[in-house]
Amino acid sequence: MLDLATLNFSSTVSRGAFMAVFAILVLREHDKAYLRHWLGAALASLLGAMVLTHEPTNLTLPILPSMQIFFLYMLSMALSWSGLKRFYGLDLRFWPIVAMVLLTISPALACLLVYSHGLSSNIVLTIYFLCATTASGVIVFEILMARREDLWSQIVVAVAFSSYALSFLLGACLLVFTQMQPSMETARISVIIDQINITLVYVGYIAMSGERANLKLRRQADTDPLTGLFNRRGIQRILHDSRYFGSQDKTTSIVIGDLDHFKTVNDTLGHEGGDVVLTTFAGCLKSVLRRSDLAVRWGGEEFLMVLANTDLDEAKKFAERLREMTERHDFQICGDQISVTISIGIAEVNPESESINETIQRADKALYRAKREGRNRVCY
Ligand SMILES: Nc1nc2c(ncn2[C@@H]2O[C@H](COP(=O)(O)OP(=O)(O)OP(=O)(O)O)[C@@H](O)[C@H]2O)c(=O)[nH]1
Repeated sequence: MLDLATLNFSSTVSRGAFMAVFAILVLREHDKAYLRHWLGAALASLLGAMVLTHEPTNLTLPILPSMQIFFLYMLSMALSWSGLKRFYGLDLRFWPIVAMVLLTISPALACLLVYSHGLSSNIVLTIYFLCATTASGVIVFEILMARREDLWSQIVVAVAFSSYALSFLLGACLLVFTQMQPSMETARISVIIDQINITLVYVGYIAMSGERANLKLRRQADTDPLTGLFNRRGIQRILHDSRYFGSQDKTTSIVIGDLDHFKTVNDTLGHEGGDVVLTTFAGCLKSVLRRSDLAVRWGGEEFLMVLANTDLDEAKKFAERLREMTERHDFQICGDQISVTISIGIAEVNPESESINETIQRADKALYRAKREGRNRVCY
């Protein structure tokens, strides 16, 4: 069995290792403010552990180290919280900050009052446990509220802080309701629980940062940089995900639109003017589609739309609206106004008898018929 001094020492060493990792991350990725907060959290908890390790192994520490340890551990939680806020892009508002500062300094102030009045150290410990329960609970709440961030690694951090909250609450209840006195055995158990939780928290933070960077890269690879719509790779990934069609009650329709005589637009306005037409058209497209629909830049001036829960008749109405909207829209390029028309082909997805790529080919054929028949029309 490891003694308390050895456990405290290993806890200090692992905190030092995490602090070094965060310091490297901050140096490499200095635009990420949340990493600085988490570095601060790791540093505060390292200093707290160093103070604890430096003191002789004793269940009742003198007033100064006790105040330092309570303050540094609470500061570490406060910085964890502010780092998470920054990670999720949330504002750090005045009153929540004031509340967190009060929570951070309360155990150290309570320590000063209790020791100077010669009261039991259990009162301070209970106050610390309650403040730490609240801070851990707030952190779990922040993670649960940020569910739109689809990151698996944040679950690890939420589990670790839930475990912290429960352990602190249990500690406070035991002190208040059973008058239990801290012993070497309970101190050893709390250091072990803390060691497990702190490792999960910091590994979780590092993984969250990496997981988000990977998701961002994947999103970039799936997106057309000019228009912000999906590119071919992105849409193929979604359409080949069986969950996409499985989640729909009705049929899906494919609409492909190609801007007419775009070469002339480029020849008249230059390539940059052509780009403005493409981005303006993409903006119009986004405004007419529903959240469940998908829009893709299929080729140079060719756009593909996947209309969820839409049969052929509804797709025809949508395509006609899109054609009219494009024809009526005044595209503004460097003070000039130009008109553009679009030819459109439609096909309804028939998942029993053909693949999605075959449906796209049918829509493409319809589009070329629209071009052949004079452009600025809808064919199916
Ligand atoms: N500005 C700009 N032009 C592009 C881009 N991608 C492709 N194009 C241009 O789009 C034009 C497409 O020309 P064509 O395929 O001949 O078709 P079109 O002139 O639109 O004629 P129809 O489709 O038959 O009506 C070419 O001049 C390409 O250079 C782009 O990202 N930006």
